[in-house]
Amino acid sequence: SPSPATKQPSIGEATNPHQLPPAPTYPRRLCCSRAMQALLAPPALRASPSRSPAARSPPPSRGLVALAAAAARARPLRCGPRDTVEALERDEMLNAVELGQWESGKSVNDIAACQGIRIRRHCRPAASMAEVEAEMGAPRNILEKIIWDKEIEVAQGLARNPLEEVIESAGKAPPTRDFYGALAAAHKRNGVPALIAEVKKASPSKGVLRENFDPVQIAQAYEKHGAACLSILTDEKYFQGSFENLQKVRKAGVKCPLLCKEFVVDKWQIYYARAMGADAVLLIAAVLTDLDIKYFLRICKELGLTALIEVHDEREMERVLAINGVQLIGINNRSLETFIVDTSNTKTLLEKHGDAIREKGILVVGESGLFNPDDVAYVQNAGVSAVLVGESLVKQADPGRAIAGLFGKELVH
Ligand SMILES: O=P(O)(O)OC[C@@H](O)[C@@H](O)c1c[nH]c2ccccc12
Repeated sequence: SPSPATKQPSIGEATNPHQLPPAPTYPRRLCCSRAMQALLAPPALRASPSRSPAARSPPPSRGLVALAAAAARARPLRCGPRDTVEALERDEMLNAVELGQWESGKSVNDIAACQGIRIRRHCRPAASMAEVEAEMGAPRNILEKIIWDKEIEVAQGLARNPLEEVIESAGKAPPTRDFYGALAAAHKRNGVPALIAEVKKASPSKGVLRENFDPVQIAQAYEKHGAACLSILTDEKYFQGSFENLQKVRKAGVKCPLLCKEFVVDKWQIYYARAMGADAVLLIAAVLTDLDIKYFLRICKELGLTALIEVHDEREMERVLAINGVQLIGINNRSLETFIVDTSNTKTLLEKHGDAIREKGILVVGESGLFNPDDVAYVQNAGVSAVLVGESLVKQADPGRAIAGLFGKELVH
């Protein structure tokens, strides 16, 4: 069979990625489709809540409007968990929902704001940052800045590697490895949270963490010393990572499943990650609307990728728990908006939502700011089954041996 095998039975049957919808049907890439382009008013207009209908961009055709209205009636915008996947089976429904939201006068940023998302999108991938800032003002925080750059970067990536080609190479990539299964098994085997060890050269909060940085050597050392999975940062501008690093680690024969640690704002990045050898991708709830998360989850499922959905606060946790098909939630102890690290964040969120999470069979990853066995024990007691650690490992002379120091014992495969 030409369809790529998947080792993730819990995600369901894999389908052939070639059957995926063609590019223009994607709702977020409003910028890509003609009909959607028409919906995109300049941000200045979209940002204004009290604009007159005439101030909006030209309306879509009557047929589309009727479709949108019908769809909006048929399915409320806030889909319940049960009907979400079903709704996502039909792409035209996604477009219709988005159109329905437009019909009620909402822009992409309005929709995000309704969900408590503070990060704005500029939706002007062809613009320069100076032009973006002239219209939207300066980014409000580092995460918003990263996302604004990412929107432009993705457009450049799309121009270099068109979506159809990337989908094709994702379809030809060797089968995914079971990221979720590897974490669950390692947790059981070692009696401590499974380790996702991060290949991280630098960060915007800490600067360069390691001067002599050899991603393959570090990845191999992590694997040798019992890491269950690896996380490879691919953002270049702020983390000095790259998709090339991901590909190199995969090609070097590392067996651990690999997480592509990227700021995903567009489905192109997900296909690209798979084409470069990823087994899992990160989706950040502080950046993505519910609809984005659902749609990206569906793409992940079709590619056999595991999605690690990252939350930082109560609201994000609630949003993510209302979405069907979530397997892995990461609780980030670091705010990507302020850089403040607080490990009690994991405890607080799990005290409130631990039962619901366990009921759904979701596995929780404690992320960031973990340095010693006490930190690991603290998040383990809070209820995590895995931890994601970068700085405290990469900063040490031998990042592989540092693992035993972090857990207070050797980990085994
Ligand atoms: O280096 P630390 O504090 O161990 O953190 C690792 C990881 O959690 C962190 O890099 C991270 C968590 N979520 C992210 C999202 C984007 C970039 C980076 C991250």
